[in-house]
Amino acid sequence: MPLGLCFNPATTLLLRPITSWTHLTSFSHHPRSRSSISRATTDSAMAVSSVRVAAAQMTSINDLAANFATCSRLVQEAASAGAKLLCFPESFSFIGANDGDSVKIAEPLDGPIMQQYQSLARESKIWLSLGGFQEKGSDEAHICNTHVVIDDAGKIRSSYRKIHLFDVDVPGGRSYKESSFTEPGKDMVALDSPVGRLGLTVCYDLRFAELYQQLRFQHEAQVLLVPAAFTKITGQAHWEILLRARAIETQCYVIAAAQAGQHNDKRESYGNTLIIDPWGTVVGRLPDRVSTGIAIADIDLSLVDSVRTRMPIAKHRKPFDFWRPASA
Ligand SMILES: O=C(O)CNC(=O)[C@H](CS)NC(=O)CCC(=O)C(=O)O
Repeated sequence: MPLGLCFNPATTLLLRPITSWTHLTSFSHHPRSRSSISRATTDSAMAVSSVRVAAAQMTSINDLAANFATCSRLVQEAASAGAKLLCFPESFSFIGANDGDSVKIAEPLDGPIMQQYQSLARESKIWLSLGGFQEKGSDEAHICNTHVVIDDAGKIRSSYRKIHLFDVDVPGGRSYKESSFTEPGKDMVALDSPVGRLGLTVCYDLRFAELYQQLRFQHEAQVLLVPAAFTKITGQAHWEILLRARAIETQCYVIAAAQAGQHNDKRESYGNTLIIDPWGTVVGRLPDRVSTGIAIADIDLSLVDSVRTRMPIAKHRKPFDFWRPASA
């Protein structure tokens, strides 16, 4: 059977009454249509071995308490929908209105802000991916842009510091110089979770395919997380294409939670939170006009296995030392 036929998810859109702007998009795979695919699980042959995940879209502002209230509402929604992991966008807890605001509110990972989110995870018994937390840096003038993963008991399992910093003059838009207040990380991070082996990244990292290659081929990631606050202009041009490319070329699920809408007079984010399967199919989405909500999808790791078995790029790829440099 051609691969494409196996991966048409059924889609339903549910509107939830919890807030007027909360959309919940739910996609599920039909086990019937994949009957020819073997499963690398201990489940019985007929069981569906999928795990539900959620990705949040929100419009964070310069108010820690307001953003926390939004996050806790979304955690409850995701938990009642049966999600085992909820992914938040970059800068979920705070987006400043002025330069320097992020540095002022920055805290260490064992500070009170992160403890609040740990309590949320524990109370709702759900794993949280908190991309883009303003972690206090090594001096008073800098933060680290840190992606933290908390388990369902409220324990911090891993943290990844954004490696690629957004120092960019956006064509037709603003100039950004993230490195003026942020220290770059150097360490790649992957960890096991109930939804598979996660590879952690943040926002602008998305443009550097080699990081994702390493996460898949060296660190064995199955699910790549890309919390983001993409600009409206660059998001329209590049966001979905880059995300689907990362999913296809790594044969991983990609979960990309996005900031959306107007944060203050200077700043607007693109939105379009996406969950993408390892064949590159979009299985969860929140359109950019949705200010606050969650997208839901069921992750099926046997799909990761079957895509990789049928198209064995891990075997076919040539390590860099295979190549001879071009002669002049
Ligand atoms: O500063 C904060 O509050 C949070 N950090 C961000 O919003 C970061 C750095 S300014 N934004 C990006 O990386 C956008 C990338 C992007 O838009 C692209 O690659 O096109």
